[in-house]
Amino acid sequence: MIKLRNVFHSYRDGTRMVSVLRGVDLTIRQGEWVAITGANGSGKSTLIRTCNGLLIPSEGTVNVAGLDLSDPQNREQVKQKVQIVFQNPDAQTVGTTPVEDVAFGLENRGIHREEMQVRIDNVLRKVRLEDKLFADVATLSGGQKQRLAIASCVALEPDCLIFDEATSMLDLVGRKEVYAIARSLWKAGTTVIWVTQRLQELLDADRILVLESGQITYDGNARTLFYDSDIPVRCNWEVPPVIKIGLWLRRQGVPLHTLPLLEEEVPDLVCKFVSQA
Ligand SMILES: Nc1ncnc2c1ncn2[C@@H]1O[C@H](COP(=O)(O)OP(=O)(O)OP(=O)(O)O)[C@@H](O)[C@H]1O
Repeated sequence: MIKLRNVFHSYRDGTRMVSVLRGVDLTIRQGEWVAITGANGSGKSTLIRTCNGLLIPSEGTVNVAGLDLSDPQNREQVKQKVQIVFQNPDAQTVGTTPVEDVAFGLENRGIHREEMQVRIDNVLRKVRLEDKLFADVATLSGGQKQRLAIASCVALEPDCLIFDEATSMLDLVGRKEVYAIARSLWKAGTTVIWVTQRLQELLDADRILVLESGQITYDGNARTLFYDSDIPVRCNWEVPPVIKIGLWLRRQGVPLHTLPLLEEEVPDLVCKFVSQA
């Protein structure tokens, strides 16, 4: 549903241009869960902003659901189809109550009053804010505000939701809640692009992109990334504990395709290994 071809982008810094995206080719299919990671400044936010027309790249083409973003007439439609949940929940709320906040985007798109009411009820229930419908937004926790930001995006019924380090300002509980909501939206059919610097959040992604200095240097699954590529060492990653256990198991001869990615896989594997030793 999203196609980038030979995308370059540079920002002006005083008198010089700084090259941030350098020849990105990328296709994201409808229904995929794609995780994007990379160091600070590697170009993650710039890349995802090109995916919904918030930013038009200096060079190359971006096409979303058949709509070419170089045509200004397509941009509004694409912004509805591809919604972004940003890092800072405070910067995304516009209403004084959750109901008002969700209604804002719907009103802007001319949704009828009855339909609006149905969508508001549905999305606020989905993110478990049904008991905060008319609460003052300023009194919501960071996690609740981020869930509200998701609700406001989801109400617009996008085909694709992009989470741009959307859990980075939340505590562990808030992170888990937002992640769980994103997973359930994905399971219900929404394409999800999950941008993160938390390696733990890459482990159950079928597809991971690694961005280094504006180029995609890895596009594949978690097992190959962590166990069979030079990226973790080259990028100086502190890999999650489950990967450290897996790396130890591999040194003991356990084959690649059985190495663990999720913590719940570890006990069985270790038992099997110990019984064979
Ligand atoms: N509007 C802008 N004007 C000038 N330079 C910018 C602008 N936005 C981003 N940059 C620069 O572009 C580079 C890439 O920024 P970007 O935010 O895309 O990276 P990122 O990987 O998302 O970083 P982070 O993980 O820190 O959010 C950085 O060096 C940044 O300073």
